[in-house]
Amino acid sequence: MNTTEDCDVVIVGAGPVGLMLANLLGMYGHSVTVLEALDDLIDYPRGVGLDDESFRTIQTVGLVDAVLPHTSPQHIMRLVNGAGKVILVNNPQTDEFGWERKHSFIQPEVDRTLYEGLSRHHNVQVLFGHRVEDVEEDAESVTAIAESVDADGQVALRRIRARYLVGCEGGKSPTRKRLGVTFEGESPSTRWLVVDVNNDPLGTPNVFLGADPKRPYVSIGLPHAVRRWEFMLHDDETEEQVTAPEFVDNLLADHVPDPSSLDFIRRRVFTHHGRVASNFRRGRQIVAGDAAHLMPVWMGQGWNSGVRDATNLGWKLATVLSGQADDALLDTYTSERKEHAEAMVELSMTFGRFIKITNPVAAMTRDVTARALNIFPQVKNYFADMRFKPMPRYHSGVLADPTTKASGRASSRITSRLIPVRTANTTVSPVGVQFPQPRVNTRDARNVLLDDAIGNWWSVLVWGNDPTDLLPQSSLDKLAALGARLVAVVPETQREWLEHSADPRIQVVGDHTGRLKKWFDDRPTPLVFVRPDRFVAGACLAQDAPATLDAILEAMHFTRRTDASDEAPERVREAVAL
Ligand SMILES: O=C(O)CCc1cccc(O)c1
Repeated sequence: MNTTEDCDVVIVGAGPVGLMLANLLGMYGHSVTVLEALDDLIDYPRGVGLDDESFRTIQTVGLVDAVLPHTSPQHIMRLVNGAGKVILVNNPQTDEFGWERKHSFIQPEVDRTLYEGLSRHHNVQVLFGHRVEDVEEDAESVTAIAESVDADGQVALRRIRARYLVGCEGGKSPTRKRLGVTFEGESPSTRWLVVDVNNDPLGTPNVFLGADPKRPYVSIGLPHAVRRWEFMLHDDETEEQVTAPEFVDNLLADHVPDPSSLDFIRRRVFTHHGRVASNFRRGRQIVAGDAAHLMPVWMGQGWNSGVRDATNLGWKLATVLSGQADDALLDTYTSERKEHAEAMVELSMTFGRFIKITNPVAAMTRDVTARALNIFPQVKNYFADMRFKPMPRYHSGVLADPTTKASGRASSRITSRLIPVRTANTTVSPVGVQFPQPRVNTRDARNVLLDDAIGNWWSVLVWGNDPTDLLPQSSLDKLAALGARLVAVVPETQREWLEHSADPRIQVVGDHTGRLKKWFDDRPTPLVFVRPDRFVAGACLAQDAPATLDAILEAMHFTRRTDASDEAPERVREAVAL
C-alpha cells in the first residue's frame, strides 16, 4: 500500500443513501469513491415504501424512467382488527411535489438503478469487497484505509484520501462510532419475522396491518408479484424455531391456501429501533441514513429518511467543495435534518405501540375508539391524507425568514415588511418548507414538471414579473455568483408575451394548471429563493429581495468566490449564461 488515491468525497456503504449521494455529487461534477464491504448490492427487499419527496430526488438525478417500472403508485395502508375489519385507512391523494405521496417499490431493483446511474459519471467509482479498516483525519483531508481480499486470498490495502467522508453503512455505522456521538432512543425487545415470497399467491395490492392481539401481522402486495408478510414473535419463540419451514407454513396457513407452494425469497427475524445520533457531523466525517437514525417500519420512512439526508447533504457538500461556501455550511445538515428524523422516529414508534397491543381488552378499546373516530370526517381524513406525517419544515439552517426568530443566523437583519394581510390570502410564511412542483409550460412550449424547467441548482421564482426588472444589479451579480437561475412564473396566457419582452437570461414558465397562482395567492411573498433541494430558503416582497438574499448568503456561509470564469462550477457557468 504505497499510493494514495484522491477524490472529493469517500462514501462508505453502497446502500440507497450512499448511492443517491454519489449520484448527486457526480451530477454536480465532484469525484467520489464508494467503498462497500460486500461483494455486491443487497439483493433482498427491506424497505417497501417510496414517497413523493424521494421521487423528486430521483427526478433530480435523472433516473425516474428507470425507477418507475419497479414501483406501484397509490399505495394504500389499512389497519384491520383481529376479525379482519378495516378500522383505519391511510390513502393520501396529494401530488403537490410532482409525484404521488406513496408508492410501494422493490428496493433491490431501485437500489440497482441508482448504482447503474453512476456509470453516467466518469468521476464516480464504486469499489465492492472493500472494508474500511481505519480512517485518518487531519486539517486538510480524511483518508479511508480499505481492505480487500482477491480470489487467491491475497489481502490488499488501499488508501483513499478525500475532503470529506460520509458513512452510509447502516445502523451499526463505524463512522458514527468514530464521531463519538450518542445514538439516543429505544430498541424495544419485540421481534418480527419477515417473510418475502416471489410468486404472490394472493395478488391483492396495498398494505394490511393486522392489529390482531393474538399475533399482530403485516401483509403487503409489492410490484413484480412479490408478497411481504411480517409476524410479531412471542418472547418464548426462538429464531431457530420461527425460521423453520413448518413454523412459517403454519403462520401462513391463515393467509394463503397452500403455503407449501411458495417461492421464498427470505425469512428473517428483526427488531425495531428508534434512535437518532446526537450529531450528524464531526470535522470531515459525516453520517447519513440508518447510520444517523433508525426507525421502525410503520410509516415506510426508513429508505425515504435516508434519501432526505442525501438530498440535504448533496448540494451542501457540492457548494463547499467548489469553494462557494465555508465548511460551516455542513453544520446546517444536522440542524435541518435531525429534528425531522426525530419526529419521524417518534411517530413510527407510537404507531408500533398501537399495533403491537396483545392484551385483548386494550385491543378492543383501541379498535372501538378507532372506529368511533372514523365517524368524524375530519378525523377520518386526517388519517386518510396522512396529515399526521411530519412534513419537513426547517426552523434553522440555510433560511432567511423575517417572520420567525429562530431561522438563519442573519434573518434578524431583514426588515420585516410582509405585505399587509389585506393584499394576501394568508400570512403563512413558506420559508423552510418544500416548494410545490406542478407541471408548467416552458419557453419552448414543452410541458414539464417544474424542477425540469428550473434546473438542479438554486432558483429565484417571481410571480408575474421579470426578476431582472425587480432586482438591483448588485443582487443580480450575487445570484450569478451563486449560479441561481432566474424564473418568471406567469399564467399560461401571458407566457409567450413575456418570452418576447423579458430579459433573455430568464426562464419563463407558464402556469397552465393555476396551481402556482394559488400558491402565490396563499402566501404574502411573490418572490421566493428555492434551494437545490427544493426547500424555500427565503420569501419576500420584491423590495425586500436584496436584504433577504444577503441573509441567505450569510446563513450559508457564502464566500462570494465564484463567477462565470473557467474555474467556476459548470452549474454556475450554465446559470450565468442563461
Ligand atoms: O406505508 C408503507 O409504505 C408501508 C409501511 C410498512 C408497514 C408495515 C410494515 C412494513 O414493512 C412497512
